[in-house]
Amino acid sequence: MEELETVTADSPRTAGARLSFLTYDAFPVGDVRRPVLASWVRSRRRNLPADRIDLPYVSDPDLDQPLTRSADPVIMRLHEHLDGQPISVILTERDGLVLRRLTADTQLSRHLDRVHLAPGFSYSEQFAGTNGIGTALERGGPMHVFGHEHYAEDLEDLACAGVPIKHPISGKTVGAIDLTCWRKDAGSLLIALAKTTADQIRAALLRDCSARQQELVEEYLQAGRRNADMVLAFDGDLLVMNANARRNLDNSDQAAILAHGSEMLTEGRSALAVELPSGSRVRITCRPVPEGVRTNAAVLQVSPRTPGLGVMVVSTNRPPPRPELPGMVGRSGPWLACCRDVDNAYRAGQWIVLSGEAGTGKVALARAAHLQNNPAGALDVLDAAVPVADFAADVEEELADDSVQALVIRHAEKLAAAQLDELIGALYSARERRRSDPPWVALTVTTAGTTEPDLGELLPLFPLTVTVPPLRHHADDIRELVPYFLSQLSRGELRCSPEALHQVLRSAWPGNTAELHRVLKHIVQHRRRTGVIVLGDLPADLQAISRRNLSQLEALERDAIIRSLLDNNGNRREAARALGMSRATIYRKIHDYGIR
Ligand SMILES: Nc1ncnc2c1ncn2[C@@H]1O[C@H](COP(=O)(O)OP(=O)(O)OP(=O)(O)O)[C@@H](O)[C@H]1O
Repeated sequence: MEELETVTADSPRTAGARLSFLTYDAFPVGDVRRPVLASWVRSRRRNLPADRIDLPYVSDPDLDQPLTRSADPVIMRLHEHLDGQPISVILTERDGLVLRRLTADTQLSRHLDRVHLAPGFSYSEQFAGTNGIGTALERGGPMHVFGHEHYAEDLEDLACAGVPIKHPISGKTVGAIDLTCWRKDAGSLLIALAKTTADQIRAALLRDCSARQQELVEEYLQAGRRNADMVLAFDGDLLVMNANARRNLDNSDQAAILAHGSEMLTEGRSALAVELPSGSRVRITCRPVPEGVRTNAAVLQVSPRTPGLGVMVVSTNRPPPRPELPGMVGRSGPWLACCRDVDNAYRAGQWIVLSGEAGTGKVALARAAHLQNNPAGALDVLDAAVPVADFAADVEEELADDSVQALVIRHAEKLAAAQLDELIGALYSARERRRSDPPWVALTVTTAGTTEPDLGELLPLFPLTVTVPPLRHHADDIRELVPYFLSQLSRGELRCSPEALHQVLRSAWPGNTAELHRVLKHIVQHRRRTGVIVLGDLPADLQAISRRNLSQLEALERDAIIRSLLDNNGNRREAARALGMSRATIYRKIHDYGIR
């Protein structure tokens, strides 16, 4: 972890290393801390300017939300205790958008205004480059960035210590706390203070959340007692439903009802008649909890409107859905099986290989299993695709840190044979040394088509390989992923029309969940921020896919084409030749099957 790094933060050599890095000159890797270097690489890949700061701005950040309600008293108290010292206390959303800034010192305050470290601006790493807020959020753990470690020159007089705030129940990151001061005044206590503040905000969130959820459950129980309807209660983290609802609503009907419920909350509607995906017609009444304030919690009562139907869908006694891993959306069989395997491996302390096509969620799964089982422990991710001087040494260093409880080695397929040998040595010695408190290690391997990389001697250390299914093999989960991503990207102000969703479901998504996320992000950024996504909002190639449903044989053929394209680096001519198809046929099928 960064606190134990052998390289000192912003040592005199850092400025030289930064300059060499920006001018593509060589410099001793030891002159800059590893997480900072990794962040510089990411900032450069994003083509960020290093000589100035250029950030997006929203004029009315949402200040009436659970995070601010719980965090405000904590940061106010800290601000008072700081008693006029030149330290700024900053609260951001999970995407780095600054919500609050408390600064007693006028000079520091003016400087922060100049570099736009102020409410409404986003200090996400993707816009601001390496900095305490964005880089902590990007890494999912505490991070201090001092002076010349910042990517943008404008920030070199500052020191910031950022800590992501994880929701105490869902484990999801809901924001970040950051302490910023002049570089010359900074010390190691800054990060310690930021961590304590994040802990206090977490505790406040838990208190507020328990009180709110208790009220929600009481309202739900009362509604259930009053009548025999189907009753559901939900907020951002909790979903409960009575036996009647569980028996009669299948997964897609439940998802549709929840989507309508959220919309009714946003629009302030109390009743709605709708047709569900199963074809049943129902009336939904929505009661916000607590009433009269902006809330994301409600109790829904659902009564059937289909004539003659006492209940809507007759279903067998299905087992209740298994608990999901935190933040992992999807309830289809292949996806849940995969979540279960990773979770079981984590519990058993078994090191695993997560293998699958790009963007299927391998790292996300490892993170979720860690969060589920060891939310307080640190997890780090080392990416073998990012060039470093000595990857095995980085792994060894990471595992030498007893606070690292889990390590994900991403893109293991990128390691050359010699690097693999060194990595094996590093892993064996870490396992030996930390016998009493062994860390959990997961390797992710991004496969292209049918080609599995040869991990050779590594495999004895990783007895279990879990294959993460491509999105097209659990396409049903798209129904949940789309609203989930949209709520993250548009703060719940945008939803997808049934026609557009149908078309999204029909695409083959060769870039998997990551691609789905990218496409939705593009729509949110470029087209609409509120309202409903209609067919015309989708990228042209998505709109062009034929709208009929595929037979099983066609689905198999689509899969074979995708695998062949992946095996042949996207070369259509080679892919067609491998499949014994003419080029004209493969072109037509790529278009028909929505392979992009
Ligand atoms: N079931 C899911 N629920 C929510 N988010 C998901 C899910 N699956 C994937 N994601 C999201 O999709 C994106 C891609 O996931 P991730 O980076 O874990 O993929 P990966 O398989 O490790 O990718 P690569 O092979 O390129 O390294 C992430 O933003 C992740 O959070």
